[in-house]
Amino acid sequence: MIYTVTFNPSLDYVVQMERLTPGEINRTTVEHVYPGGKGVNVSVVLSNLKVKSRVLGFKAGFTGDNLEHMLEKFGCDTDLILLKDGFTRINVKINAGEETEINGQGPFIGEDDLKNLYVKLDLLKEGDILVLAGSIPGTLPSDVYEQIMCRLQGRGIRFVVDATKDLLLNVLKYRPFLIKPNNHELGEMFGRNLEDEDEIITHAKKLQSMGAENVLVSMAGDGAILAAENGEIYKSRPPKGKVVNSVGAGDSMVAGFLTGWLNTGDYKKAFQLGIAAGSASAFCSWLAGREEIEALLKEPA
Ligand SMILES: Nc1ncnc2c1ncn2[C@@H]1O[C@H](COP(=O)(O)OP(=O)(O)O)[C@@H](O)[C@H]1O
Ligand SMILES: O=P(O)(O)OC[C@H]1O[C@](O)(COP(=O)(O)O)[C@@H](O)[C@@H]1O
Repeated sequence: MIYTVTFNPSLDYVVQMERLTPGEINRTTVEHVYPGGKGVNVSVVLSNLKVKSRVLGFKAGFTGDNLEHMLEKFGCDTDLILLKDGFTRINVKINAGEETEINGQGPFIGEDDLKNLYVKLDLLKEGDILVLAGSIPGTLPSDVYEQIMCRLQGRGIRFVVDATKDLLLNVLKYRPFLIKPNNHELGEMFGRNLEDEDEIITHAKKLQSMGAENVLVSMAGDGAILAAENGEIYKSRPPKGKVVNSVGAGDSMVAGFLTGWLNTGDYKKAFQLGIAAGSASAFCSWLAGREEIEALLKEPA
């Protein structure tokens, strides 16, 4: 079973408008509300690809209820912990030629709430996959991913971590099965700009030597590079298409990779499905469905 953890899920309010002018009233031309948060997105795309997963994390207020209903409608199994106060955040995504995002802070998560999550995580079994994805709300210890992996290590659970900077560097010692930084995040981890493919490969391999089994570096419109656990390097440009909304492209890539790996055990196929899922989501108004992903899989990059 795959479990995704999203500490700070959201409702994503995605709007389109001709242009965004700060300081003025701006009117939308298209608007949608979707479930959001990195682990949540991974679960939605897994569900679209007919892979079962359970969404773990926290919810609060009317937006939390709404998030849960939407996830159920999208075929996701949810087990969200209800917080006493506040509301699940609403993240605003504005597509107006370029993409602008306003992400909220999210509700307060207390020590008891965190303990409740640990009770659920303690039930994971050998062979399960745990996806830890997204930012940690300021009210929680910043090493919470590390704490979770330390607690569950040695139990045959595979970890997937999509986080940035020290959050990611600090978990490498627990040998995550997969990490997915983008090329900018990879550079940030080493305090430099990575100029070309060779530099990206060198630094992806460094993360492997620090403990990561598979390092999938996404590069938005430039595709992705995978430094795989079998020693191979896989590279691909993305398929061609028109970008509509690239929010969740990285999460879709993680879901595609996991689906490909679970279905075939083959890293090349997993990588290809990851790229197809990432790009299919970038070319849709929201996260891509199975048909859109499979259509891109057939296209040469
Ligand atoms: N502009 C784009 N054109 C084509 N594919 C894209 C584009 N943006 C993202 N993708 C696809 O989605 C994947 C993940 O996107 P990226 O933006 O790098 O992730 P993140 O959202 O984590 O930063 C890319 O590797 C690519 O396959
Ligand atoms: O936890 P953060 O960093 O605030 O990000 C949350 C946002 O990221 C998303 O999960 C999308 O992530 P990506 O575009 O990086 O794949 C949104 O659905 C959500 O609003």
